[in-house]
Amino acid sequence: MLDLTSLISFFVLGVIGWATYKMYIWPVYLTPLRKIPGPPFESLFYGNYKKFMKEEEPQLELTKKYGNIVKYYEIFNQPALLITDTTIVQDITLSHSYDYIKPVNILSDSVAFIGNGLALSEGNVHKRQRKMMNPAFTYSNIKNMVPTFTRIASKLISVITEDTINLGESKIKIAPYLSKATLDIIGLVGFNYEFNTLTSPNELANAYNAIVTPPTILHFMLGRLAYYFPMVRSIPIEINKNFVNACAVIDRESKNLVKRKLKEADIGELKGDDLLSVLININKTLPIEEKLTDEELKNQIMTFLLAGHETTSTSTSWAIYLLARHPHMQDILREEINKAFPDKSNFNPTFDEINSLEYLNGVVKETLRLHSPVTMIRRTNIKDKVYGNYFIPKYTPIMISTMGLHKSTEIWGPTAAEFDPKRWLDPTLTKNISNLSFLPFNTGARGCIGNKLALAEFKILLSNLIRNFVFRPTDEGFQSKTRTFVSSKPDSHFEFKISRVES
Ligand code: HEM
Repeated sequence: MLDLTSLISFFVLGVIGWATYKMYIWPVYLTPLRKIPGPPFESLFYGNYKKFMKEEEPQLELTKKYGNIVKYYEIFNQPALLITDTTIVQDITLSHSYDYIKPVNILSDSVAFIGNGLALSEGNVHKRQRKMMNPAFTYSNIKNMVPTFTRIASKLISVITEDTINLGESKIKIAPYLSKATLDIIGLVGFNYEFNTLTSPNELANAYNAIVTPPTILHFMLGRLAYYFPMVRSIPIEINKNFVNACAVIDRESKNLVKRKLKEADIGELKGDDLLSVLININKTLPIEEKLTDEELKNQIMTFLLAGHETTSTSTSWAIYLLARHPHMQDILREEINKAFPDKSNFNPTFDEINSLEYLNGVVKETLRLHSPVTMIRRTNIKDKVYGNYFIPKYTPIMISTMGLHKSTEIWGPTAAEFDPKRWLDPTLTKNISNLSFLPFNTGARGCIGNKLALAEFKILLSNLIRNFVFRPTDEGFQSKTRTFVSSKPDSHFEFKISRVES
């Protein structure tokens, strides 16, 4: 009979053997992906992940060095693919999008608070949710939201004026203001909820912010471990306490919102045209097997918040940054806006009016090209695949590099790295561009359902800011560091010189 010490020794040896095989022998010597070019792993625990988290534009660097299909190593040294080959992008996004799923082990923290909402559901559940939610995002619904965008944009202008111009301040950190404005907007158009964060603190907004603060490696490791071992979240450390508290607040508040709306619907008083009200009204008309459950409705609230808030504020911050660095282009944009809306005090564009501004459209697209808030699209193939000469076994982590595609000189020419809104007005330059090479919103069945909403909101916030203020760099050489991990954000402490447009 084996004694306890021998049993423990066998167990420990077994675990070490298993870990050596999974984290070293298989990824380096056995995986079929070993034939694909790419960087060597840097650590058995975090593979090449540190590179993605710490360096600027690592995707672009890897793509330039190794080509359109790159093998790199994920956390725990798992081999993975970085893709900028448009034929493969087509397979993932358009031709066989349901052969791929989102890697929930990687997105584990999001799963904890948005659950099985539209962004994270898969297969038939996703198809059902998407089909019933599409009508909430039609042009006619988005058009109705434009006055809300304009109202919050005007409030933003007043708050900035009070905090800076009226106090004689000549500098502003714009990102926190935009983050509040877009949270207020998504609260109103998403579920008719007044966050009012531009003017006061709010518990749900604080909880949301606690969860989305820029993650560190420790946040990621904990998130990953918690997916496999949920008890990890019970370890009494600050990160866990904040996360658990924030999830509880979000869960409680989202449930209350749905309950209130369902009650209004029951007594026939649900008349709002916010997304949640529209969904509840559509839901009422559906056969039982197609209906969203109350839990699914609740999950959509957090999905809208998570997917639709920071993305839009980040884009607008980047646009201000780019325009501050290119004063001449800022002036051209202001001229276009002034011409269309000569009366600054009556800035009330309609959806069609704002979309008719060509230079604004170029600025918005160019910002999304150079600084896409979603820098990568993550998937796992649930079927074996063959990409060119390479066999890709199922369950390989795959990352479409939005940044790699958006800055490729093969697609965008020698000026790929430059900010040039006019390129969008030049058919000789745009003829090479397709929805597979420009995909800030992804495309196909899993493309952004809120893209029309986001573009209208982005344009109204930006044009209102440019109509009212001039932004310039605080010093001429100023350049923001671009962190392109998961989402790309300008440094939040980033300052601009600000002055008022007088007429
Ligand atoms: C500039 C702003 C935005 C950008 C750049 C953006 C980008 C994206 C991208 C790239 C995806 C696909 C992610 C993937 O395939 O893994 C996505 C999905 C999604 N977005 Fe957006 N988004 C923006 C704004 C919004 C807004 C305002 C909303 C809603 C109110 C929204 C709701 C969603 C939802 C629900 C999904 C999941 C769709 C599905 O899987 O069927 N987004 N977004």
